[in-house]
Amino acid sequence: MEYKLPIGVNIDLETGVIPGAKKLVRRLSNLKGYFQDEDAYNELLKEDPVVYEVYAVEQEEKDGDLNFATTVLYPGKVGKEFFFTKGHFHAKADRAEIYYGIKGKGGMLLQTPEGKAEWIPMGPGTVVYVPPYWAHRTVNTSDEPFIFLAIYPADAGHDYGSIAEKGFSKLVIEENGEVKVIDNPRWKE
Ligand SMILES: O=P(O)(O)OC[C@H]1O[C@H](O)[C@H](O)[C@@H](O)[C@@H]1O
Ligand SMILES: [Fe+2]
Repeated sequence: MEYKLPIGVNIDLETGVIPGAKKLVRRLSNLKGYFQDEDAYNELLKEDPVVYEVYAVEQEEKDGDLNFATTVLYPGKVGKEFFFTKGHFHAKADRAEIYYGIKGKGGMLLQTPEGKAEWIPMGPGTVVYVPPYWAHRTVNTSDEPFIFLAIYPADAGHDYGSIAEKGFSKLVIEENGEVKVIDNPRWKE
């Protein structure tokens, strides 16, 4: 039997960087169709800001193994809507996940396949358990980078399809200087 070697790395708690990890950058142009306010989207697209970066340490997609990744979700809004990650179901839908807040403030939107949504505020030290079958998206509700760690089964995979098409049934917006979680007017079951 060939054994894999253990890994020990230090996450930079200020920047979210995991040394040696694979880096993924998502700009606004990678999130076409995701935000409600298309005019605001097109306006901001001229700058095409980085919305988030992911530093992932991933294994082969085999059952029993684990991946981990940090995400640096930058502050910003498209219209009233705060910057967020795309959000996904797992390709193997029954795979769960754990998130751990490192720096900054935000939260997680979770949703069942039927569209029942939950909002969990997150800050440094918050642990979120994402149960099997729930889609999940993180949102930065502050004006600083929101940094967190995620640990997930190596065979979970990402299923972006239905969220890319229909979004979440709730939106996280700023109104009168307050963070509000409202019904998505465009949501159809
Ligand atoms: O894949 P997204 O929905 O864009 O979210 C961005 C990333 O967030 C976390 O780091 C998860 O562990 C990753 O699996 C995910 O890829
Ligand atoms: Fe996930």
